[in-house]
Amino acid sequence: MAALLKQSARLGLSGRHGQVFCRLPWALSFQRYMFNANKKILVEMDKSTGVALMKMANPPVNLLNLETLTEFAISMEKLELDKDCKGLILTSSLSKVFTAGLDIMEMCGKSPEHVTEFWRAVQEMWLKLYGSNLVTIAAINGFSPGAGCLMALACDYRIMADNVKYSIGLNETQLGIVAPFWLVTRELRPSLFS
Ligand SMILES: CCCCCCCCC/C=C/C(=O)SCCNC(=O)CCNC(=O)[C@H](O)C(C)(C)COP(=O)(O)OP(=O)(O)OC[C@H]1O[C@@H](n2cnc3c(N)ncnc32)[C@H](O)[C@@H]1OP(=O)(O)O
Repeated sequence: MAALLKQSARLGLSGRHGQVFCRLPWALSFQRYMFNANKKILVEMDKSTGVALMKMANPPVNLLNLETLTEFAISMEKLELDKDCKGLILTSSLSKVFTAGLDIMEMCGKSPEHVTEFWRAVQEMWLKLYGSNLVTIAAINGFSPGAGCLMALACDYRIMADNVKYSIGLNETQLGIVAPFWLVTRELRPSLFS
């Protein structure tokens, strides 16, 4: 675990986010491989350490829209299937924002079907992180409101950049967004699930 934390700090500072993409079977023969689907989620897996670095890369503020959430879920599935992958560091490729949380426009003026699909993707994101077999670390290198905080909470460990300007918290109630029932019951009433 100490090694993972050191790795997290080192990777968070060095900020490698090259745009070299390759398919898994071919890449698996190398010590280090990278993949992403649509460049919103960059993944760099270091087979020598077993640690994957996942960077959200959706400027300007890493909004979590349906596309990004879907890509996130696919990336998590790929890592879970990699037997060499033991740990995951989740961070941002941006300089001052981890993620601004859910894209409010995904909930505004959309059809009930779209909103349902969107919230299903939010739930999937949480399940993938919270239920992951990997050791998960959120390296929070910037602002992290709403679902950014949720992502961090779903990880096993959290490290936040030491900068008084950055904030993290569940501010969505100020926007009139209520935390979904599946999240509240599991996070706040764990006895129901034990
Ligand atoms: C127990 C567990 C229970 C857990 C219960 C958890 C339930 C989960 C429910 C989660 C709900 C949410 O996440 S709700 C979302 C919560 N997030 C927020 O409130 C984010 C508010 N945003 C910010 O504070 C700022 O944007 C911040 C991140 C600090 C970055 O500031 P900057 O000055 O760098 O950038 P800005 O100019 O503000 O933003 C750039 C552009 O992005 C837009 N933008 C910013 N945030 C946006 C957003 N969320 N949705 C849509 N658009 C957004 C802005 O309008 C700008 O658009 P243009 O003007 O067009 O360029």
